[in-house]
Amino acid sequence: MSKVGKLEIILNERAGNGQSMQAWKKVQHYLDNINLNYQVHTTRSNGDGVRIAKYLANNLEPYSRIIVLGGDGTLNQSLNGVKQSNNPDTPLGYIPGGSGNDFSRGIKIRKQNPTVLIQKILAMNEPSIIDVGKAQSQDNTKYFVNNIGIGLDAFTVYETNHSKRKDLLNKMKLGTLAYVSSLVTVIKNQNSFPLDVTVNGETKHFDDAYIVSATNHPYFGGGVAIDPLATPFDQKLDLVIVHKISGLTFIKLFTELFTNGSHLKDKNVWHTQAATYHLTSYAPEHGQMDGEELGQHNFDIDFTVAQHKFWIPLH
Ligand SMILES: Nc1ncnc2c1ncn2[C@@H]1O[C@H](COP(=O)(O)OP(=O)(O)OP(=O)(O)O)[C@@H](O)[C@H]1O
Repeated sequence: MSKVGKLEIILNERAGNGQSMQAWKKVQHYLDNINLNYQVHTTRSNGDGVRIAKYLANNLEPYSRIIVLGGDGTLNQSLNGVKQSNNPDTPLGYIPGGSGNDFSRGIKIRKQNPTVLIQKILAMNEPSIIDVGKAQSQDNTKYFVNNIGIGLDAFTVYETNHSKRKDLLNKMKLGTLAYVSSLVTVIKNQNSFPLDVTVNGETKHFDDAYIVSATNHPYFGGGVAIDPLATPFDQKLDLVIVHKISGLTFIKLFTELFTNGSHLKDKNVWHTQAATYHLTSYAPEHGQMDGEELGQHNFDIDFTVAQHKFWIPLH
């Protein structure tokens, strides 16, 4: 085992409707067994992850490690907290316990038992380096581990977060179904919107964008592979734009999306991979970042791929 003095645990007890607590009980049992010092910092409300991670990164003792237990939203907030601190390169450990868990799916650790994960994390001598997205707009800079979406998927996140169905379906361990069920409601109401994308000095205009996903790995919405080609290890961010579609085209495309991923080849889908690009949307649309709502407005964002160190075993 590598030298680890203390673990600072950021815990969202509410993530995954209790899955995070179940994971923590297993991890805690192991830590108590090996007599390792730890302190739990529980998030109480939205934004706590940022505040706690920033404080911890500013005050971390040598040989201590920060470990996040929660869903994608808690990890997102913790990453942004560290980035806002005086030690923005502080590595983050992560044990997934959310309902969607798209980041852990994207880096292929989702199915690992929390006890096995913590053992592997403690055995790591060096953190893993994983791509993250950086989104700069006029008033702020935000980092994301999964994706930023504008349009249909973001409206779906909004609808899911504000619907009682999510709690019920999550309790039944049907997180993806919660997303899909909201999707049906959203499809009826989501309009197309104008969008400009600038990549490699060239601007492309879309009159009728419908789904826009700037993504670090394949998944959004709890396992939907919007971009099967994306990988968080290539120092690129992918961008998928789906034109407004309806009727049989819609059914065909969504069947491909949910089955074999061949939607990327469809003429209604535009896809690119680049280290940097710029997006401007010209209608008040819903936005989402790692499943957290970004509000409903026009977006004007510079995207860049960045990298962060994680206490996450990749092998
Ligand atoms: N004690 C708390 N009570 C209610 N909400 C909380 C609490 N602590 C954190 N939160 C908020 O809960 C939200 C969801 O957290 P998170 O994304 O980690 O879980 P999840 O939605 O179950 O997982 P996933 O994003 O992987 O689907 C975040 O916006 C976070 O700010």
